[in-house]
Amino acid sequence: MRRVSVFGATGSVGQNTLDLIAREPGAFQVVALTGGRNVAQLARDAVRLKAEVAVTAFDDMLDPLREALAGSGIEAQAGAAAVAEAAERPADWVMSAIVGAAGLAPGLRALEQGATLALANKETLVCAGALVQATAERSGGRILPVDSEHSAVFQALTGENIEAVDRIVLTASGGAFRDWPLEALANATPEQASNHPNWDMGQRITIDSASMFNKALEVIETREFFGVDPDRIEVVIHPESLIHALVGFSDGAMMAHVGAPDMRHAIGYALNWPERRPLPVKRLDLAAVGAMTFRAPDEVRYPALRLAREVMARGGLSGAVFNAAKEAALDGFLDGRIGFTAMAEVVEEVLGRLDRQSGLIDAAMTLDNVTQTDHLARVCAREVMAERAG
Ligand SMILES: NC(=O)C1=CN([C@@H]2O[C@H](COP(=O)(O)OP(=O)(O)OC[C@H]3O[C@@H](n4cnc5c(N)ncnc54)[C@H](OP(=O)(O)O)[C@@H]3O)[C@@H](O)[C@H]2O)C=CC1
Ligand SMILES: CC(=O)[C@@H](O)[C@H](O)COP(=O)(O)O
Ligand SMILES: [Mn+2]
Repeated sequence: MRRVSVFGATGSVGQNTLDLIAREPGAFQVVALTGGRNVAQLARDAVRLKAEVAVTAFDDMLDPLREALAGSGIEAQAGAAAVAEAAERPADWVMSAIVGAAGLAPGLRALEQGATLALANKETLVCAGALVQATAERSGGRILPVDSEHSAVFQALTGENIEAVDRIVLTASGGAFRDWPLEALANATPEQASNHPNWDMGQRITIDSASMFNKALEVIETREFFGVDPDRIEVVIHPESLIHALVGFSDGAMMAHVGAPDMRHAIGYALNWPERRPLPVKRLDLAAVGAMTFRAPDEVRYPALRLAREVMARGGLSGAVFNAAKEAALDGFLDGRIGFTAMAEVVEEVLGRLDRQSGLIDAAMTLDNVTQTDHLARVCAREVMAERAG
């Protein structure tokens, strides 16, 4: 039986992962499941899948988790340190589906123990790509992409030589406001932004999709995962979200991954890799689909894409600043401190301010330095938002 753990088990990717695991009774021994505030769901899944331990990231949720697990014999733990320690429990395959930079430390611990890390948490590579890759190399751990675009690229590259890659094209739906007039964006609400045209995902990534910060993170994730030059990574708007990415080769050929917008494609591929096994996903009827369309992204509408290119050019710890500033700006948008278009303005301001702080961005990429940089970027973002509010 393969030993598996799921970090972020109560979320959108986590629940899709458990769905696939539960369909194969006897194939998996569930080691650790982690969640945040939804301890009722966490406990239900821990009991039905017979997990060894259930961990909530929040100390104040320990008692409710213990109560929900009473009599089950399943260990209950709480706190960020307990989440990271759960990643040290021997497991063959670990799903990284916590949202945000909080996913970095447990992912590193899982790699350190030599596990296969199925990586949905794109923030891990954006904040600390070189550190994560070095950890995997040192420990013999393996990283498999779960983000749909990166799974698509990985699949298109199977059996190919990376030297023959001319370009990688990531598709973007364009998000909730793709067809809105530009001048309406400033007054867009969190509720309107939380409405993805094609994918059913957690609220934060859904809003990032509307602002194109999701694709900006994914461009950096592509660079860190596949090691290609930034100028070989392109983004194209593809409103139907049926092609997830394309790889162009030196002979002009392009390989595309096509499938329904269902994360169980990418999760299942990582779960079954290197084999392919049947998955409970819809088969596309291309005649019914009829047409797939594409258009160039407008960098005025989506400044996040320009910022991602600046971050890749700057290097060092600027990815950690970018992500943390984005997370703080998103918090500000969600609780009404700033408007939708102000998120990119705040992130740009934070990048500029922290770049001028001597040595910060160029410090060695250790977990401590990334964590400290992340903290400073959030503090700076809150200052910028307070200044804007007057
Ligand atoms: N959803 C999708 O289809 C896709 C998601 N991704 C990436 O996967 C990751 C997860 O996304 P998604 O599933 O949508 O997110 P969700 O918001 O649906 O789920 C997030 C998970 O993380 C937990 N969590 C929240 N805060 C913390 C914290 N501080 N420490 C530890 N755990 C925490 C949540 O717990 P609780 O809910 O119990 O509070 C939940 O289990 C993100 O990095 C996202 O970018 C990538 C591609 C597609
Ligand atoms: C499913 C997935 O991988 C998401 O990252 C998705 O791609 C988001 O859609 P956008 O293309 O709108 O960012
Ligand atoms: Mn994606």
